[in-house]
Amino acid sequence: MVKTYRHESILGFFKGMSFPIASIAVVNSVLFGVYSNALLALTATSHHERRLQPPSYTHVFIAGCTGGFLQAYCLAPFDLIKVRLQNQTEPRARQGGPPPRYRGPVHCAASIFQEEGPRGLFRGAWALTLRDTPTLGIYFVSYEWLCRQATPGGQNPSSTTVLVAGGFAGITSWVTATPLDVIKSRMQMAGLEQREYQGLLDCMVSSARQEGLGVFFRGLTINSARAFPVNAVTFLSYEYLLHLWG
Ligand SMILES: CN(C)C(=N)NCCC[C@H](N)C(=O)O
Repeated sequence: MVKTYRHESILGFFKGMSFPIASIAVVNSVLFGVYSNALLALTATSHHERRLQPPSYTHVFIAGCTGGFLQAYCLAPFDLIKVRLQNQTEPRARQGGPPPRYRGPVHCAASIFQEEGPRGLFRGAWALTLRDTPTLGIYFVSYEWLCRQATPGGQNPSSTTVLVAGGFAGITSWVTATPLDVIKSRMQMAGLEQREYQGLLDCMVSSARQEGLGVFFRGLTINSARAFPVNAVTFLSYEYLLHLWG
């Protein structure tokens, strides 16, 4: 944090923010929409009936994995642009200095498209899919499990329960997702750094050889600290909207 602040001022912390904001509504709609509908198809019970007839954890896991798989493809281009902008560490255009590589998200998307082709926008998508498919299954199972532990049978979880369960579900999923998150980000940066990996496994092996196994947990603390409030609010909004419109 200190280094980022010194090098890039307070603006450094907001790098690559506009794209995640634009994408989050779409990505979360796909995730929660697919999850709810997959659960409906698997259990044939509506959201309201689910408190009396709770779905099995296997069904919750399958529905979560399906949502994770499909959301990964919507997320891939937005995530790539975020990673590229966040890794661009030159301070903002200094007088006389070289201009930054990417001038903003639109310029970043256009440059990737021109230099790396349309498939370039999906660089790392495979690693992202591998990261999100099982970890979103774990995400929804953790949430359901925590809600059920804290709620008497047949009742709806309180707002506090939803907030706490959502927060811990976010942390659990990020703990399991961090190793693949590290690999995904490295593969996304590879096109820019003119460094090619032979594939996911090659990236894993060469990262571990050069930096040790600790590399797979880089960013875990900050991911977890971020995950609690983000996912507490996400689940509270989800439950509230289902209650309102369901
Ligand atoms: C890759 N992983 C762990 C997840 N996508 N986990 C679910 C949390 C999603 C939420 N939008 C977030 O960014 O925390």
